[in-house]
Amino acid sequence: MADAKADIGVIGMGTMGANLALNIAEKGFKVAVQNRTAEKAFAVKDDNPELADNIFPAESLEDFVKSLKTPRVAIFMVPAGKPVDDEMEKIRPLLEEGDVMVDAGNADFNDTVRRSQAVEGTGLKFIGMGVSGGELGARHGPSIMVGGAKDSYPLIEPVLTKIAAKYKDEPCVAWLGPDGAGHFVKTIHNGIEYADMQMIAEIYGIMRDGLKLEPSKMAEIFRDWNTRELASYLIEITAVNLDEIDPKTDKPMVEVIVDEAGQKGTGRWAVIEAEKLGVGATTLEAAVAARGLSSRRAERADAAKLYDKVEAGQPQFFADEPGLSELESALVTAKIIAYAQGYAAMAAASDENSWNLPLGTIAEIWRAGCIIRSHFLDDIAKAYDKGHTVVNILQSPDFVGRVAKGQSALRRVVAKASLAGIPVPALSAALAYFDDYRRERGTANLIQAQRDLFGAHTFHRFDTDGAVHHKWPAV
Ligand SMILES: NC(=O)C1=CN([C@@H]2O[C@H](COP(=O)(O)OP(=O)(O)OC[C@H]3O[C@@H](n4cnc5c(N)ncnc54)[C@H](OP(=O)(O)O)[C@@H]3O)[C@@H](O)[C@H]2O)C=CC1
Ligand SMILES: O=C(CO)[C@H](O)[C@H](O)COP(=O)(O)O
Repeated sequence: MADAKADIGVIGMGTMGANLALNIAEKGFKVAVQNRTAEKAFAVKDDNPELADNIFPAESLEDFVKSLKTPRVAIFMVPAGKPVDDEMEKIRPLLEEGDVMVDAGNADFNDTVRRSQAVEGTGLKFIGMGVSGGELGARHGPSIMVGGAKDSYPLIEPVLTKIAAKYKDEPCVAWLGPDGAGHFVKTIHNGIEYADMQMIAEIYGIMRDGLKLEPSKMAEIFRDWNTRELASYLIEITAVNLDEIDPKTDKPMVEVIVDEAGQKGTGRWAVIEAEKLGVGATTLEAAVAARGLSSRRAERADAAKLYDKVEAGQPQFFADEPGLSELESALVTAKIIAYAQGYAAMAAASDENSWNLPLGTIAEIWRAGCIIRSHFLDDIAKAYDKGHTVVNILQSPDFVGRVAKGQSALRRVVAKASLAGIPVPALSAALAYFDDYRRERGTANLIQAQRDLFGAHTFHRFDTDGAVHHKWPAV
């Protein structure tokens, strides 16, 4: 059918774009595909003959636009930043009133706000949409967080509903708010993903350096944990990672992998935005910082030599007790605290930007498809579903009991790891946040006194209204 038109188009045939296009084609939609290196677009069709009738590769952007039904929907799946601006710039003159540009890559939500504003009044529409689930998610069902032009959402909703992951038949996709709302939520998703991964890595560190367990034994433990409260994709893949044997050396794969974590920016964006909003997402921050420090491997090796005589305590501290259920309980508790921080950042951003983010719906669409998918997210969804305002997950009746019960395990694990010199930055950040959050009388009174002494910044008294300045002794 030479003159059939595509229902939707995808630009960028990398890992995510190609798989998203195949997912769309498989669900019965006709999809136009285009790529900077044009052969890749044609390869997507050639390599998937069973879906070839639904895939329309284009040599150029002009051909791509011509092959789309009107109003046209063009999805960008290219790296964040300049590539998105460049692609938008190139396609804009080819589009007409009512056509929609969709950035489905990861994006700094400030860029998404700017791009939304740039199309205002032009007749074109812009949607910023976070897609999570990696390669397999894109191919078989991702979680999709949509933001931007609400009036254009109905144009893509039928496709998104079909291609999204399903949680008990419910599609994991929703329009979450205007302009940058979708990309902000995806950014916080990734920040939580960083914290989740860091905490799992810290528990792995305790198992490896404290309990001296073999990776295959650790895999067994993670598989067991995956049957209870911690059941999640990240715990599941951790067991797979730990069980894998390197064909070249016959050693466990994790032992031949260099201990330097990569990062593409989304975790850092989450932390920056949380700080801007005055919401300390300390577990996310610890995770980003730990990735940064991991990449300074030579410097760490030098420091290890400098401090090799330092008494770090007794690693066997862990060895004389199984402690596994304590580790499990500590991880569950820290995880709840990390999610509470991510949710607090979303709540603050929602107020700040008047987005009215549906926090319960966000938990619902994270239950399947995305990297942080877990049963636990269903608990969060239920906490929001009860109609009452959730000030903070740590104050939700559904979680208070769990945190109160698990905090002593977290406390003991952090204390033991610290005494043994095993770093647990995210777990200890979770514990410190919890202790600070639940303390009625804090210590900021002293900070206020210091600020007033050196800068006449004023402070509030319990017994007087309004800000006052005290005449401190001269120092
Ligand atoms: N990989 C993942 O697990 C996930 C990635 N994402 C996000 O999806 C987006 C795409 O990621 P991914 O598919 O992994 O990336 P890839 O590196 O696999 O693919 C990138 C694609 O973008 C194209 N591209 C790169 N630079 C430019 C440019 N300057 N102008 C036009 N096209 C360009 C490439 O074309 P060419 O073939 O010519 O090089 C390629 O098709 C990113 O925003 C990423 O953060 C989101 C969720 C998960
Ligand atoms: O968005 C994702 C998952 O949700 C991508 O896989 C992203 O690349 C992960 O971040 P990083 O590369 O920084 O670990």
